[in-house]
Amino acid sequence: MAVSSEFDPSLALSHKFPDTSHSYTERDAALYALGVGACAWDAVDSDELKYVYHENGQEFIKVLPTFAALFTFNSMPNGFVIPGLEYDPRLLLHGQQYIELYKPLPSNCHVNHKVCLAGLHDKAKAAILEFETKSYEKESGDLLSVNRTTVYLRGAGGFSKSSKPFSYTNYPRNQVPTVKIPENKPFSVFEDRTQPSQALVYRLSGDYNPLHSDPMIAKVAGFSQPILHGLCTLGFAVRAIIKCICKGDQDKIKSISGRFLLHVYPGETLVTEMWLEGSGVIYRTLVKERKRTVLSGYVELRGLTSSL
Ligand SMILES: CCCCCCC[C@@H](O)CC(=O)SCCNC(=O)CCNC(=O)[C@H](O)C(C)(C)COP(=O)(O)OP(=O)(O)OC[C@H]1O[C@@H](n2cnc3c(N)ncnc32)[C@H](O)[C@@H]1OP(=O)(O)O
Repeated sequence: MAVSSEFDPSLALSHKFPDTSHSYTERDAALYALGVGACAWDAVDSDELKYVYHENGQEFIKVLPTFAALFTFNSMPNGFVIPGLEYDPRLLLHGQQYIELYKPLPSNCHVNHKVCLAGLHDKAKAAILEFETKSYEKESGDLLSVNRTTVYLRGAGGFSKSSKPFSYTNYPRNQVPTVKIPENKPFSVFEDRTQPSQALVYRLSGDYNPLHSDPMIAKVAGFSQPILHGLCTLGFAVRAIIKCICKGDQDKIKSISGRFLLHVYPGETLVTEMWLEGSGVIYRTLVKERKRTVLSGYVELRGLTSSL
């Protein structure tokens, strides 16, 4: 049954989200790492064992930087429910993600979050929501990460009479600029196969959207079968960058941006191509079987030159 959308932009943009907090443990970080494909193929001597196991007497496991993207979910325990925005949640797609990392993520942490709806845009055939989540380590008060999450609501546009976007004027737009893919050969290419069960494992990290698990919902949303979470694909891409460019040092990642260009089906092979650019890496991820680009973006690194 179709669900109609109804928007009151002023009401939505003036909504104040309550501050929230949550705790995570090593178990959450390890489950997340498995959800984005760590240790899938060469677990025994993999440099990724540190994400799931305390190896070599190391006291704590290491946490993948993309784990911070989950803080958007953790900061909104009621989901994307906002006064003034009624839409069909089955048609929601993740459009973009931008993550800034201020310090390595602890393996256990109590995190305080501040979240706001930072932007609302009318694209006629769709509405775009932009959320900003700032997350702080409770113990030290230190800022851990800033996430900017773009949600693409198909069929929910046309709520505005003006072409001017409804958004806060102080919101830094274009945090996720569409990257220009260089024409020369990539510096590095990494291929990784997702498992048919990938989305079912990934969802246990907190995104229980049935688009990724329920065949009927997937059909209503226009897909032949449940699709992979966008953030799972992003996790695979950033793991590729950590392996190929950062020599396995996840703490070199300073910021991550990505635009989801096309859906991925669990079980498909992801090929991530990387080009060095400025202080970071331009990347794009393709599905090998369909030869289609599904994600592209830029990852800013700490100390790129010294690592190569
Ligand atoms: C942690 C918090 C998580 C947040 C919630 C996420 C919950 C998850 O469970 C949901 C998911 O993971 S869904 C899976 C991942 N996402 C996808 O698979 C989407 C892939 N992308 C698409 O299908 C198309 O790009 C599509 C459909 C998105 C757009 O394609 P078109 O309709 O053809 O758009 P187009 O005509 O090219 O452009 C229209 C205007 O929209 C802008 N735009 C396009 N793609 C965008 C994208 N990916 N993100 C943001 N904006 C986007 C265009 O710029 C254009 O605007 P303008 O006219 O102003 O240029």
